[in-house]
Amino acid sequence: MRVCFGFRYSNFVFGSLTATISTATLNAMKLVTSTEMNLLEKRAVESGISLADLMRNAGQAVATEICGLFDSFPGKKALVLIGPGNNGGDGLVAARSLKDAGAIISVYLLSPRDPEDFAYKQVLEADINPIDVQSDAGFSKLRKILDETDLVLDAVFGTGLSRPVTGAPAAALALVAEVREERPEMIVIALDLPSGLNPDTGEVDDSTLAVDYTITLGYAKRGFFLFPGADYTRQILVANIGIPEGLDDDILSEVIDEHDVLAILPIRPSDAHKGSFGKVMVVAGSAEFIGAATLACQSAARAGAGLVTLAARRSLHHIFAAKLIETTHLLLPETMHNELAPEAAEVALSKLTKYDAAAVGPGLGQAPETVEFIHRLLSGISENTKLVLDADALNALSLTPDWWKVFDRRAVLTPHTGEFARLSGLSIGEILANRMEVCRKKAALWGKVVVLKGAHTVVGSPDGRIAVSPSANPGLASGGTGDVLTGIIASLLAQGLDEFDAARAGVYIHAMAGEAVRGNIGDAGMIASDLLIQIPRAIKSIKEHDHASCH
Ligand SMILES: NC(=O)C1=CN([C@@H]2O[C@H](COP(=O)(O)OP(=O)(O)OC[C@H]3O[C@@H](n4cnc5c(N)ncnc54)[C@H](O)[C@@H]3O)[C@@H](O)[C@H]2O)C(O)CC1
Ligand SMILES: [K+]
Repeated sequence: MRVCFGFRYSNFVFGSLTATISTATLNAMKLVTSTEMNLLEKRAVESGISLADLMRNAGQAVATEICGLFDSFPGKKALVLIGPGNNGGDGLVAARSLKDAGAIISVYLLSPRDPEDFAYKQVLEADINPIDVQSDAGFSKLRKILDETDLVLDAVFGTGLSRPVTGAPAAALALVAEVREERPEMIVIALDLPSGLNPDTGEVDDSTLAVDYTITLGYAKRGFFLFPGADYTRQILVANIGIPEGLDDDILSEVIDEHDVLAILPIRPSDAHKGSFGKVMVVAGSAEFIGAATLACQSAARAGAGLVTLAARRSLHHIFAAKLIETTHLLLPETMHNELAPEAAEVALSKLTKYDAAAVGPGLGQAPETVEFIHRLLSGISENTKLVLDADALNALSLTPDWWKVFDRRAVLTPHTGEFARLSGLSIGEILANRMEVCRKKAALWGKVVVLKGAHTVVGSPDGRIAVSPSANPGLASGGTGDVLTGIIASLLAQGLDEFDAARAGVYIHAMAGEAVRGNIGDAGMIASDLLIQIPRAIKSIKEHDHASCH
């Protein structure tokens, strides 16, 4: 069975509008490193499956996925590039299976292989004569095949790459890239991963091909969601290679998918009243940042909260009241200089006991009085009120050394890379070099759910889990989209979700809303308020998800 996970109102699933991830196993949304993949392989072998069986399954599954890409496969011309290791072995099995399915196959050996190897023998038994770049006519034959082939399967290197790609493999991959420019109709498919892509870091070799499809084995690899690798995998298919269920229980990384989100979304009874869906207080806004507060309030309401209250400076009330008609308002006292008065914290705290969740930070500004207000608010807030902190609340926290020891309660933090750098003391470069691992470690150290925003947002939990957004949407890189995310997460917290569930469901819904806008208007010119009406639509779409509609 092939199950598709995706957003219904565009063909987006993972990565971009044209990217899709499909999976043949229901546990395949886990994300692995190469070490974890090797461990799973070892466990599978210990449970009684031989390596040869896994390779056989892998090659056959890849061939099945490839056949499924074409309306009619028999007669198609396929070129399989074979490297020195097990990735090449999988490629040999796939070549044989593709031939059995009616393809006209060329197999190109870029490194010597053992002719006694079972996979090699399978190929010979099917009367396929591998062309050996070392002893045959080198690249002139390859060029000729490339001029005619319908598809190229890259089985040169997989998870075992250990150094830069040079020599014949590099030259062959470069030739494929060159011919593809001339023949865009030629489909390029990566077996397990595009050769040269680092499955752990997303780094790529100069020779790595940006393929049309990546048919990956057993599990998606972390590097598919880290840049630059994320730009090379395109449509990702996860092939079932027969790793028994239950061996991956300790794999703690996942791609957020619709099934998870559906399972955690709050149920909405028909006899509900506004108290049923929770109350959110948004503590936000300043004269400079009016929009941040309004976006957070509106998105909290659009994500289903029963009541949203904006706590903001008294002198801004007339503006907020005009912009937010469904929201109620708590007017906070100001200093003589029109800054938020620190004692406004006590005003907010006295009302907060009636709220299920609070979102603190969007657009508050960083005046010293505001920083003191934030510190007083955060130190007085009850554990019964769930909390999401964004923007200036994070900036205020960062001013206290070892802030997590002082602010030691549960909360969701939603930093972008710059805010994360301030909170952690790491450089932007250190964060970008390994966003998933950095997020996991800091979530554990800080004891918070951390949403590290960016292309493929990462959500880290203090217990070591990480959940990665399937979406990388440049349209969302504009002012105010983060305030919308904060409002959604606060809303889900108020509706009863725990911090990790609210954060990963919020990130997914926000991503869907962004993809819907991108589907309508493209990825330039999207503004944060475009997302608002798409939030309930995204939730509706998740609830209506019907697997049968995918394939
Ligand atoms: N993990 C599983 O459950 C399964 C994985 N399969 C496939 O196995 C590959 C990984 O295989 P491995 O042999 O470890 O690695 P590679 O095929 O990537 O190649 C390693 C091979 O190449 C040499 N090498 C490394 N870097 C270079 C380089 N830059 N230039 C030249 N040579 C290089 C290295 O010394 C080795 O000899 C995985 O991706 C899956 O496709 C399965 O078969 C099924 C189970
Ligand atoms: K490969």
